[in-house]
Amino acid sequence: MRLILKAVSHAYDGLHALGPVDLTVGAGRIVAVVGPSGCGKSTLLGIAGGLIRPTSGEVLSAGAAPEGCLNPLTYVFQDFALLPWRTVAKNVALPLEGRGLGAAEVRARVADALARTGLADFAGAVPRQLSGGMRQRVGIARALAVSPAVLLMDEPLSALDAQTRELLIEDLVALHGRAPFSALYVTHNLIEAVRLAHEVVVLSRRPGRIREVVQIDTPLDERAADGAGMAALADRLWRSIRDEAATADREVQHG
Ligand SMILES: Nc1ncnc2c1ncn2[C@@H]1O[C@H](COP(=O)(O)OP(=O)(O)OP(=O)(O)O)[C@@H](O)[C@H]1O
Repeated sequence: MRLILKAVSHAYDGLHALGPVDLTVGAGRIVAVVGPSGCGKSTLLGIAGGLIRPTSGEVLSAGAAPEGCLNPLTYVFQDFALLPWRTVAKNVALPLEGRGLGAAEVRARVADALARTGLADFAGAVPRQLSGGMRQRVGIARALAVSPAVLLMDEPLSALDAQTRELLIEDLVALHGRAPFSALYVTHNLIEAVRLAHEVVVLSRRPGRIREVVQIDTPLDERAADGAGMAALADRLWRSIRDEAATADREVQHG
């Protein structure tokens, strides 16, 4: 399934926050959205997922969702959003509840999501027993359990330290290698964007409009070995948004 944003714009009480933006997330593609603080990245993600109704423009989907898809557009949150009293397996099962699925199907979906994210041995643990990286793996497993068409990822690694972030990047690359997923991936971290995205969309400062789209053809699993190439690409992206970021920063500080 493709997710298509057509000329979406958004204003909050007269504050023009975003757009117009045209953007497509193709099947199996990871599209990163980067840009200065306050340029409308989270607004864009909220519009993509139907949480925010755009002031103008529309969100469309084309093509069939994956087999067994229960929720085509599924969020992965920055703060993991786990229920602390539930085990890992029960957190992953949460979005499967109330859908009329049989117990065997719930078990199978949970087992599959845990296996894909390397969590099978932690099914009975509760979140406080896990590191931050493991908790976000649970967040990702919970999203995968519904067989989404497109993952909507809002700074999913930003609460993690640099080492853990690197491990999770490698996890996501491996996950994508085994079974390609589609994602719209909002991040401040340009290294994360160039390691994970097939396409990086650079937004201008508010109101966020597309300034540049950078296609990255290097296969995801070859990027870790090309540290210098990836750093150069991240640097190029940073130069593209630097002046906008500086201006946006002054605007954020001075209201
Ligand atoms: N609910 C809201 N009501 C009013 N203004 C809002 C609301 N949500 C966001 N804004 C404003 O809209 C603009 C875009 O916000 P948004 O959170 O989408 O940007 P962002 O690029 O995700 O920001 P950041 O990089 O800081 O996470 C900002 O100026 C923000 O203050």
